[in-house]
Amino acid sequence: MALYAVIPAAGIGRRMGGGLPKQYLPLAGEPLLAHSLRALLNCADIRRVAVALHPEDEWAGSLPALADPRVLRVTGGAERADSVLAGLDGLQEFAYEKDWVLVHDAARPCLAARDLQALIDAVTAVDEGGILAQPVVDTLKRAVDGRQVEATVDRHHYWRAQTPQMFRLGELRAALVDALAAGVAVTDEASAMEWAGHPVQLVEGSPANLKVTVAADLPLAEWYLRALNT
Ligand SMILES: Nc1ccn([C@@H]2O[C@H](COP(=O)(O)OP(=O)(O)OP(=O)(O)O)[C@@H](O)[C@H]2O)c(=O)n1
Ligand SMILES: C[C@](O)(CO)[C@H](O)COP(=O)(O)O
Repeated sequence: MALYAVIPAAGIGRRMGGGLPKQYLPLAGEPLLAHSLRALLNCADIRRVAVALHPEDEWAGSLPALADPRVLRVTGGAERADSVLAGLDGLQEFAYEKDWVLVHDAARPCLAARDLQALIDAVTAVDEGGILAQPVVDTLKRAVDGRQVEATVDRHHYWRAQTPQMFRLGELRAALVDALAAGVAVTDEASAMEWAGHPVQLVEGSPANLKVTVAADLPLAEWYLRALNT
């Protein structure tokens, strides 16, 4: 089984604030991206990892993990989906359309090897793409105006998508291109694949695999990282 990976790491971290893009913020002694990248490079099944960097990124040179021979640097785009597409385009020099590719956010540094393997095993066992996700455990409210509850929805039908998200490379690229051209809001790879009519498996992941988005996420991510590495 040929497996490749893409790490979208070209964001600017608006919601985090501060001058340094969040993928380079220190976490347990290393930049956040180093942890996310290492989680993939530690998986021997992954042949190459395309890392999509901001065109004005000035920090990649100081990240030893990016010097790994399996890492391919590409220039990311305006939106996350554009950066993922840039990664897929970069991999086309090495991979075939039928090969598997998984996409993992640089902003998710606490990916456990067992969760990554669980996704790979679930997808390859039935030849159907899938994503790591967490069932919603809080009561869910819908609010159109962001002020007053409009309704309570049944949380048993809702999951919070994580990454990695794993699909056949050619099918994912086509779905992303077509969904973006149709003006679909593509916030993860699965949304494009669903729109294109492909089944998407849910593989239960861990709460530790959080997306570092705002400053309050950093100490929690650091705690999870230390727990992961003990
Ligand atoms: N044009 C973009 C936007 C985001 N990302 C990446 O997609 C992942 C998830 O996106 P998010 O958490 O939204 O990161 P940012 O876009 O940096 O955050 P913000 O929306 O707060 O600016 C991150 O690893 C980010 O670097 C990317 O590669 N290219
Ligand atoms: C891909 C993702 O992490 C799945 O939950 C999420 O959609 C990324 O959203 P963002 O707004 O680009 O951080």
